[in-house]
Amino acid sequence: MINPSWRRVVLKVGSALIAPENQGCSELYLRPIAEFIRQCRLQGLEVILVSSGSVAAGRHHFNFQHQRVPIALKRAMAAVGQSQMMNFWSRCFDFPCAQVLLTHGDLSDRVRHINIRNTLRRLLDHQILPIVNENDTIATDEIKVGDNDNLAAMVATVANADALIICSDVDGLYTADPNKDANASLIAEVRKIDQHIYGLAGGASSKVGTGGMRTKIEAAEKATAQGIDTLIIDGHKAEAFQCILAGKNPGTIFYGQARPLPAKKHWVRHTLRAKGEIWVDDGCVEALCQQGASLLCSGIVDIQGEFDSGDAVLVRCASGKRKIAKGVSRFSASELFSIKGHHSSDIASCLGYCPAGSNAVIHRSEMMLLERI
Ligand SMILES: Nc1ncnc2c1ncn2[C@@H]1O[C@H](COP(=O)(O)OP(=O)(O)O)[C@@H](O)[C@H]1O
Ligand SMILES: N[C@@H](CCC(=O)OP(=O)(O)O)C(=O)O
Repeated sequence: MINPSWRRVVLKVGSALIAPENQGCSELYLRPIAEFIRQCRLQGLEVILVSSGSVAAGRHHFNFQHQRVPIALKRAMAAVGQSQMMNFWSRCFDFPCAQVLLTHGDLSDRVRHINIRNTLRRLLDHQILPIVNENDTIATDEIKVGDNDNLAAMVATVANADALIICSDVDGLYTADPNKDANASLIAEVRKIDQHIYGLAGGASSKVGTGGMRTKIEAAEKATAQGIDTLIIDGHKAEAFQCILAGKNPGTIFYGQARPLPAKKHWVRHTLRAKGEIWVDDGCVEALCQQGASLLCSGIVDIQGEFDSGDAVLVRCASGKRKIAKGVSRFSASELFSIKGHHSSDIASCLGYCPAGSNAVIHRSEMMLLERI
């Protein structure tokens, strides 16, 4: 292994490897990937597979020629393709596989999030291979992750993995899309993911891929923030897997951060979606950014959107409109309209009741700063 300290690995396999001809599942690339999984397990690694391909595997059952598939048809394709894909994977192994279908709604609900973690641990404890995909048959825009690169990063985080390996149809991250620019060169190592790195990424070029390189960089950003090394490799090439087993890097490695975010803060920053915004004054911005304070109602000048207590929100500077932080609001939008600008000691008289716990609107432990001033 590239890093001998890896104990648990999430392997993400894209649709182009599952159904390369868009004509149902093919064993062509699945066999070498399955052999890699077997070798990893023999070396004592725990493996979780995140497999795309339900839509691509089911597509040929429907006589539909256009590139853009309506969502209702996609759900039907996923329903038939998912079971065929599971069948294919199961036939590749002499140990049991478990199907785990998730949506973003599951990962962003704290109780379901913990259930997912516990289930994955139980499966791994019993040497069963978890095979995860988005639950495409029921997913709506509101509850879906939308691409399996980000899903795999969330799975790696919830499972406390040491490494995320994304098997794509290119060797790794290039200086430009290698399918469009013949001069593009492979970047072997990335230590910091910034706007320059995002600027290199183009969209998907295959007929079945979702997201292209951008979603892979997003996934790497999520995973590395939790200390998880992230690797992009070409899953078509059996040599790429041999390289990893021999301790070499065949693609691009994004190194996990040495000081990972605490799990709750990581979940707030990288899994929860903001349902609304709280706009605050300059004094509040300084208290949050310079003094490490919790957000109190006295600094709030406006509220945008509808949200409940427990929902994630963005905190924005009312004067400059900059995003300052993301966190979990302990009050709903309508409660905040009644208490904004007031001192915390006025909350009970403004609302007519006393909220449980502290008076902080967003407690420091549930807030992530998005920029420093
Ligand atoms: N900077 C880049 N480096 C490598 N590939 C890139 C880059 N920008 C865009 N791409 C495209 O991203 C594609 C891989 O993403 P995608 O088609 O979504 O595949 P997958 O099924 O593996 O998720 C590549 O085939 C390539 O055309
Ligand atoms: N969940 C979808 C795959 C979504 C996706 O991200 O696909 P890909 O870019 O091929 O990894 C499916 O199984 O068809």
